[in-house]
Amino acid sequence: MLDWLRIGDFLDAATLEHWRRVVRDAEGGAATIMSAQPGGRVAPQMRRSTRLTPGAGIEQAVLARIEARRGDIETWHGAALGACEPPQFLRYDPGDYFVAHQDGNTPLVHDASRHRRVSFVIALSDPADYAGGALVLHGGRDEPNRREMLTPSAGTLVAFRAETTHEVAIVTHGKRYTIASWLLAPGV
Ligand SMILES: O=C(O)CCC(=O)C(=O)O
Ligand SMILES: [Fe+2]
Repeated sequence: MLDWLRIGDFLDAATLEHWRRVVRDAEGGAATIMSAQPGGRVAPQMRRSTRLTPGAGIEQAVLARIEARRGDIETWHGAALGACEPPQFLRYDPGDYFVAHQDGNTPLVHDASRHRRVSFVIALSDPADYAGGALVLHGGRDEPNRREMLTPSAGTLVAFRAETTHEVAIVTHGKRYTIASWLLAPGV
């Protein structure tokens, strides 16, 4: 079953403006995929985007904001959740994408991703700021051809189960900024 949670008022206007300014000015490097190599591996055939390092202050602010909405996310998930991973701040420039993948909770993968239960993405850009770049959720085994193309407005959080196959369509124009993170199983 494919379902997701959309929290449209996740960020108020002032916070959104502040976070947008912070990511716009942040330095970064090529985003990696998880691998046996510490820190992951750059794999442009799977993922092209920039992971920004805007500083610990904004990481803490994101985590605090998540805590404030934890109840909503757990209600949708139908079960308690544990810790939140450090958020990743991402920029997609024209030509950037992330091919279809699962973030975790997939039985055959035994790395740290197995503890992830809920993935979430916070949109910092409005769909009008870029072209392409939809967050595409794929139907599961029961509806393999289903695709949901999400283009959330800035300040919206979208959450989905970590095992949901999803991708970021290629950005063809502008810049797409997001924050991605994961809520883990309780007790991890
Ligand atoms: O930037 C996004 O919309 C999604 C990023 C993503 O799927 C990931 O980091 O695993
Ligand atoms: Fe993902």
